Amino acid sequence: MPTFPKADVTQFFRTFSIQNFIVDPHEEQLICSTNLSGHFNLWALDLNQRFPYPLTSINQSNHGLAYDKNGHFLLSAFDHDGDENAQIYALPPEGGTLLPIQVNEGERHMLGELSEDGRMLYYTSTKENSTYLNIYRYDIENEKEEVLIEGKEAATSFAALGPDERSFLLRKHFANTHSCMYVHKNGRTTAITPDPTIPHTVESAAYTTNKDVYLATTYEADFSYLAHFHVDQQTFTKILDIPGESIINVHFDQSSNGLYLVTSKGVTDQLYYYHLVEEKLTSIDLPVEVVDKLMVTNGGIPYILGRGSTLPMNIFRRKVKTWETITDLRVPGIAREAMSEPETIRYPSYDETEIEALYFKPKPEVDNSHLILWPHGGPQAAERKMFRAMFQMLVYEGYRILAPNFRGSSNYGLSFMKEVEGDWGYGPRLDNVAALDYMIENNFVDRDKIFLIGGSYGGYMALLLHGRHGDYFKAVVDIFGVSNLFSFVESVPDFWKPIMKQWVGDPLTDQERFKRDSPITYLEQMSKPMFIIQGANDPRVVKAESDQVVDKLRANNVAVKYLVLDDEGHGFSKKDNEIEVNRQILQFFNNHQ
Ligand SMILES: CC(=O)N[C@@H](C)C(=O)N[C@@H](C)C(=O)O
Repeated sequence: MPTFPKADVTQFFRTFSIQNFIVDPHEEQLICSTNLSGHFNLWALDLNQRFPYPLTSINQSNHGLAYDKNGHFLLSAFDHDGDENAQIYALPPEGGTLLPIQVNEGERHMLGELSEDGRMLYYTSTKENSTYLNIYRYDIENEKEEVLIEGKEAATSFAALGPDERSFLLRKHFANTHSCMYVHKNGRTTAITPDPTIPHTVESAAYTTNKDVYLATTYEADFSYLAHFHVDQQTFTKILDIPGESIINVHFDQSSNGLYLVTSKGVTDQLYYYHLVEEKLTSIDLPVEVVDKLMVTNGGIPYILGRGSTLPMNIFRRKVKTWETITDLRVPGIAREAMSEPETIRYPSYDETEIEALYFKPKPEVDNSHLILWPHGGPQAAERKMFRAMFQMLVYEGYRILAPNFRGSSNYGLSFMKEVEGDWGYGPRLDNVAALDYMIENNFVDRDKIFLIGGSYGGYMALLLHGRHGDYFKAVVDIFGVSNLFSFVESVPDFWKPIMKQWVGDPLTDQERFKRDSPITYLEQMSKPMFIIQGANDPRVVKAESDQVVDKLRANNVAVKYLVLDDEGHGFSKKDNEIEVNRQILQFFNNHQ
């Protein structure tokens, strides 16, 4: 038996990712967007054969998939090099040339649903209403369309089509913590929760008949529960809650007259089945820790796309009380046991608020005793038990990683999530500082062995912590981080603008706070080596946010390494880019140990 060398760190990125999937109405073919070729394309699996075959060669990220209900053709939305301006194309299930259905340069389209006969496409677009969006019905045969809803007051998007196609659900997004659902029928639009002016969210909703809609909502509650709305009587009834968990997805299974419910609790997800007649809730074990997508076929078979801390994204289907692996993406050369399962740590913050964090530890024989702090992005998102090649690679190389779910994170209740609104830079920052103090005081790390890295809001937090608490860190990596709240609120996509006042604040009335909470204010105090990474096409945190920091730090003679990826946006969608970025991150930390 030969002795094999230790796996190269690039192996962690030689696994593949799945952005989305769908199963055809006859349950013969599964289509997914995956980067098996190094770029994202649609690939198919015949469910009785399993070897994947490519359908497209567009090399772009997917932003939505829909099968015609007879399985004759497929719709897919793709953006261009990370610009998030998704365009809608049709293609045959066997793949081939893409037929443009809604392609408008510089505009974003959100794929909705097809009518039963496959002729009408319901979708949302920025093309005639860049701030509030419009909902359209497009006749694919006649190439004619009508505006069904003209968005007003909040970004408005199509959500679901009623079974008889005489009503549909739509969403109005007033804020990340105030996002309501409405039913549109006979020319009238009615909220499906009792009072849409009271801030709450509707996480998910599904028709079970023409008259019955089941929804997951935080209406007058902190954690999302299951409720029922009667379309004709317009009555709202709470059905059930699961203490400490938020129901985030509701899927109807017509074949058994039940609902599959995905719930989230902190760093993991759970799955349940609720029988509508028996009113019985059953817990279902999961093969993953986080569910990225659930779909239930016409025949009542649930499929999930999900991942775990040491398990890359994979698709599973439920068969006779077990989960069958449909895809088997792994990290080549590195067994799951060789990777790091994080511990969940809870620590008190500066005001005694309890914060949960994930802590990844390297094997003792490789441990270099350095800790990397990772404030997550969003900020109304959370770090969860989901495979991140970068984390596993850094831990394999000997680094410890701490990822706190500071106030404002999702999955800890609506009121906790609200705590970052209008306070981007105080409470959440001190939660990160408290995380470091806790780790130092409890001997998880020595004070002089700490690095910092974050992306997007996490990049903002990395910059802010560098500017205000730079003594903690040896070196800092910022991945497309917000650097200046004044320029950020002006440069986001138009349809984000209605939420900016509640989310971040008002640059005029909150001028002092914007100044206090903008990392750019603290450039003079940023003296540690920095590595800044930015996608040139990022529509969320535009390149000017990183340029501002790089230009000024260079003028101050601070060592800044700047990597701009010309064909990327808010993330690294191309394998070669992902590998190069992560190779340079590792090298940067190694160089500054
Ligand atoms: C409007 C909103 O919450 N957008 C987030 C999903 C987002 O993209 N936030 C950025 C700033 C990030 O941190 O990723």
